[in-house]
Amino acid sequence: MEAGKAHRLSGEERDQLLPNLRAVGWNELDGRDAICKEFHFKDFNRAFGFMTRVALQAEKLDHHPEWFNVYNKVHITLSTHECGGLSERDINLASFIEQVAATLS
Ligand SMILES: C[C@H](O)[C@H](O)[C@H]1CNC2=NC(N)=NC(=O)C2=N1
Repeated sequence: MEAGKAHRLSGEERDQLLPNLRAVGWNELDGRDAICKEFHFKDFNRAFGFMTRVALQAEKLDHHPEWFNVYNKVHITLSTHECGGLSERDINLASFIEQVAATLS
């Protein structure tokens, strides 16, 4: 995890960082400063393998996803409780999640 406290992304930082994530299917929530995406896998094994890899990295970063799994689908929401909204930690975790998904879907 980066040193120091998380800060909510500024407008400028959002303009710079969010388009890449939007392009691969992440969306901003209505009424809450957070991003979300639903991942689809071939079966439960792959979905749970994905979750395991993300969970280990989340623990390492001390930054955890809110997520919901049914069979082969995993719905993920990312936000930073510490600052009450989106921070760079969410962008970094989303990028990691994309890398893992690319190897499993
Ligand atoms: C005490 C602990 O470091 C904090 O509660 C961490 C844990 N995981 C976290 N995860 C997320 N998504 N946001 C946080 O602010 C956060 N804070």
